[in-house]
Amino acid sequence: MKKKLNIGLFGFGVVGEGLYEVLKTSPAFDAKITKICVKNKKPRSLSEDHFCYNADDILEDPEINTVVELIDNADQAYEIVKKALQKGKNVVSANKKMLAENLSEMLQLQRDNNVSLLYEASACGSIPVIRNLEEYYDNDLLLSVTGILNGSSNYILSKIFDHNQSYASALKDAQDLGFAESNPSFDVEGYDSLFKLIILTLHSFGTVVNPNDVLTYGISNISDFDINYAREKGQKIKLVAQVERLEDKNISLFVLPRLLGKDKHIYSVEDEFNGVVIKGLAYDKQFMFGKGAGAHPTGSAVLSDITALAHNYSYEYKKLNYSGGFTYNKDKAIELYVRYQDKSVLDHFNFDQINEEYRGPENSYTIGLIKISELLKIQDKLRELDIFIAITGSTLNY
Ligand SMILES: NC(=O)C1=CN([C@@H]2O[C@H](COP(=O)(O)OP(=O)(O)OC[C@H]3O[C@@H](n4cnc5c(N)ncnc54)[C@H](OP(=O)(O)O)[C@@H]3O)[C@@H](O)[C@H]2O)C=CC1
Ligand SMILES: N[C@@H](CC=O)C(=O)O
Repeated sequence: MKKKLNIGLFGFGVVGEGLYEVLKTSPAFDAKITKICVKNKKPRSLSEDHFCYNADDILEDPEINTVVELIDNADQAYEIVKKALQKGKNVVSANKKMLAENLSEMLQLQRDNNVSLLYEASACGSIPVIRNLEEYYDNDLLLSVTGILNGSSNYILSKIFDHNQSYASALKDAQDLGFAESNPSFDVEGYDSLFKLIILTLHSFGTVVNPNDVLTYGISNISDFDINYAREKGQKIKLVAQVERLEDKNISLFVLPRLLGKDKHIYSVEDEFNGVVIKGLAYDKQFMFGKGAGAHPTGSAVLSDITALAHNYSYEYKKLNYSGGFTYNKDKAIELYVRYQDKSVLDHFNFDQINEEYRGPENSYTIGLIKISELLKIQDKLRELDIFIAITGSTLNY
């Protein structure tokens, strides 16, 4: 039976206001936003009497049975979501950082309080990837989930590759358009993709992986040399996140820039769009594509979760609960491009095998096979060094 929802909304920024506008175009939506909690008093598109500034005005209100959390602070979001669940309220959240860093506890809170936490908007904006992984790909056939999960970095790479725009001005545009996180280093250094990958991994393979344990490298060090290298090979560079099934119920994960050609579906994913390729036995490849950021696309995913709550939907976490989950393994060897100026940086890389080397007057590169575990040992160093790294794809199943 459909449940009557009385909603308390946290946040009225890009996504919160986007949700409000999307709701106006959904006359069939049968729920009420009773209160909106924000941080600061300032002029807004709605009158002041819609807003409150104390979280407890919503959390302690027994009439409010649903909390929609759309704020930009992960620590405060954690407190809000935790208390809402403990108070017996169902919750919708878009906060991938908060979710990825607290997944185990969020699962437990749902069980202990017999409530539901939905978060489709937290991964890939408008693309319904979580619910599909949970409901359709609920069997053993799944082999890998590979995607462009961050709209801002993809927007920047598109503007650099296709419009010769500078990195700095493309980043500024992504911020002005509301795609970027309040701290845009989350986008460009790969952390936003990482948090989304952690969430997708739970729904793909039933494994809760600690984000600190995953190889993550972003696009902030990309140079004209790297762009020209890709262009000369008829390739592009995209920031790609992947979880892949290995032998013996193991999985491997990474977030890395990737050199890829036209034969890959995600080659043509541009601007703030996201694209996810799901590879499996029996069906080979399937491709989901859509807007991964922005007010209305993200608001539409939040609306879908709210509607699902009205129909008493909750994630069953089928892979975790019924098939035991997979073990995270860091030993996969990948083929990596490393561009550098000072040859001594190569001393940090414990390559299993060198496949190609180029020495130029200013920039040089080495391509070779290296284990993810070796790169994890130098993860912090990778971000400090004057280098750019990208996976070539030759060792990947997609
Ligand atoms: N932007 C996007 O395209 C997407 C964003 N997300 C996620 O959605 C969430 C919101 O992002 P976005 O809308 O872009 O962020 P914004 O910065 O645009 O808005 C944040 C909102 O949160 C409010 N806020 C901050 N702290 C508190 C608090 N403690 N209590 C109540 N309200 C608070 C702010 O209040 P005030 O208005 O007073 O400053 C503001 O209204 C983030 O988790 C983000 O990662 C997910 C998918 C896409
Ligand atoms: N900053 C994020 C917003 C959506 O999750 C992105 O650019 O993808």
